[in-house]
Amino acid sequence: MTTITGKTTLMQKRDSLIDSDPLVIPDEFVGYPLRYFNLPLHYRDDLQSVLIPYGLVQDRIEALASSIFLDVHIHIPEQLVCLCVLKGGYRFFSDLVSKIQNENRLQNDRSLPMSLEFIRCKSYVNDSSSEKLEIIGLSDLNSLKHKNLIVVEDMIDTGSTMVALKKELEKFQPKSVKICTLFIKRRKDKKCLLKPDYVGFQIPDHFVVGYALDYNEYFRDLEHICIMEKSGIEKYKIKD
Ligand SMILES: O=P(O)(O)OC[C@H]1O[C@H](OP(=O)(O)OP(=O)(O)O)[C@H](O)[C@@H]1O
Ligand code: HPA
Repeated sequence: MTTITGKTTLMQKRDSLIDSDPLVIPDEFVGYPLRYFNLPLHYRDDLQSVLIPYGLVQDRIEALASSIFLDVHIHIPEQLVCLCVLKGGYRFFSDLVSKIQNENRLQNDRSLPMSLEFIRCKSYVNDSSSEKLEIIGLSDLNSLKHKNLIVVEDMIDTGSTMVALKKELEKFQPKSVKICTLFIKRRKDKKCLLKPDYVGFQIPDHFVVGYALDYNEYFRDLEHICIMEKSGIEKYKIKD
């Protein structure tokens, strides 16, 4: 990439160095011991380790924001609709949008106008997907017609939420749909059902919590991405 004068600017050089492939956390990595972190007392006994510290999550989101900014600015000159998938996606969405806003402030020669939409998807009970996916807020999305859409999700695990949501969103006839997820899980039992466009981290097959990811509505108020202790899974289990 060069300027009119033929020189590569530092900004352009930085853009070309960012890897848009996920940061892969290997299966052998079992996380950092809890004693190195300042964790809320109310969850300490329920967690096994810190898989991804908050700071690393933030740095990776910054890189994702740059990739999105660069791609979308080149391929899609008009407004981008960013759709937040609640509840788990709320922190990622908020941080990602504010980092794209930073790009808008920092770059002199380009910018990316955005509008923000919200939807709620719920299917998990305990640590498994129930067959019943609830989608709330679809009726407010008529404005998607002919728009470029980016769906912002915290986690793609089996992939069934995103496959079902994408099918519903396509009924609104958007011009394009891209999927951005902070985490994709490398499941041992089956392959993921879809390939997202932007991924922060590819993680091993553990149920993780923190940074708005929950276990039966607990642990959203935890900063780091943590692996749960078996006793924690038992303690907050919904029994029928
Ligand atoms: O790929 P899948 O196996 O479908 O799992 C991913 C979905 O599970 C979580 O949602 P959840 O149902 O827990 O609702 P929440 O976002 O309110 O926590 C997560 O936020 C994704 O939407
Ligand atoms: O590992 C997970 N953690 C929290 N929520 C989830 N929803 C699917 N997988 C997960």
